[in-house]
Amino acid sequence: MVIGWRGGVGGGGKRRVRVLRGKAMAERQDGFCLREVLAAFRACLTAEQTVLMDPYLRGWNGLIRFLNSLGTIFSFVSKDAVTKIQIMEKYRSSDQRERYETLQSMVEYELANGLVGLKNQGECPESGCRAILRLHRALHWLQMFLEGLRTSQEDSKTSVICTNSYNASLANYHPWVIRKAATLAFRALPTRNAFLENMNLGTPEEAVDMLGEALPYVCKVYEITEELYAKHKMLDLP
Ligand SMILES: CCCCCCCC/C=C\CCCCCCCC(=O)N[C@@H](COP(=O)(O)O)[C@H](O)/C=C/CCCCCCCCCCCCC
Repeated sequence: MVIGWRGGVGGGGKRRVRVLRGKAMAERQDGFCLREVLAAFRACLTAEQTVLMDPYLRGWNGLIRFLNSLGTIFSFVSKDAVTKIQIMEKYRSSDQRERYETLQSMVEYELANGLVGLKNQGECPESGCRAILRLHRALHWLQMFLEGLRTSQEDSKTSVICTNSYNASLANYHPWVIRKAATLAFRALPTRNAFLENMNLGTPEEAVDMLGEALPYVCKVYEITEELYAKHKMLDLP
């Protein structure tokens, strides 16, 4: 799954990028480390090939912390993802928490009780299946983006890697206005090496090695979820 990133996002925004880079670096004092995020996705996987909800949400919360450190330009993205995460956290602290222990138990429970809103979002606006599907699609983008970063040349542009992975995944589900806002925001991303250093995994080379080890777990979580949703014909939930 190697994506191209030799395109080119228009110039400009250099000053903004420098500011963002400084800000992101400074904010790594917060103890963020991508290792913990990747470990959370690894911890999702059980021997029975189910996906545990709590580490899945922990992984997402870690990603949101990272995204927030890139600046307010990404607030509209993180707000939307946080809304979905909070729907799931609410279920995990409710009386029905056991039903939401794994993605599989959630799908079984919500389908059996008509809680999905298969035809109309308005029927079940807080459906767990729907919230997870949105995050699942974003995980596809993340997988491609991190793989793109990992396999790119030192002088590659993060914004281009990000745009290409977005266009090949999430963008297919977004209206024009969101696609436009997202691709404008990507222009503010720091350079590849600054981005890799910001993951707090050591040097860019060490970060690349770590990504190589850990990405298969993210991919596995993605594959199991994709199969589960395909089996129940839920990949296009409104
Ligand atoms: C340290 C690791 C390196 C990578 C760090 C990346 C951190 C990424 C964190 C979050 C990723 C984005 C999550 C986006 C979830 C979007 C869910 C979605 O598709 N929502 C749309 C549909 O929802 P409903 O209306 O059906 O409820 C919603 O319409 C869209 C909202 C706006 C967000 C769309 C922009 C997506 C851009 C994704 C790329 C993020 C760029 C990060 C740059 C590193």
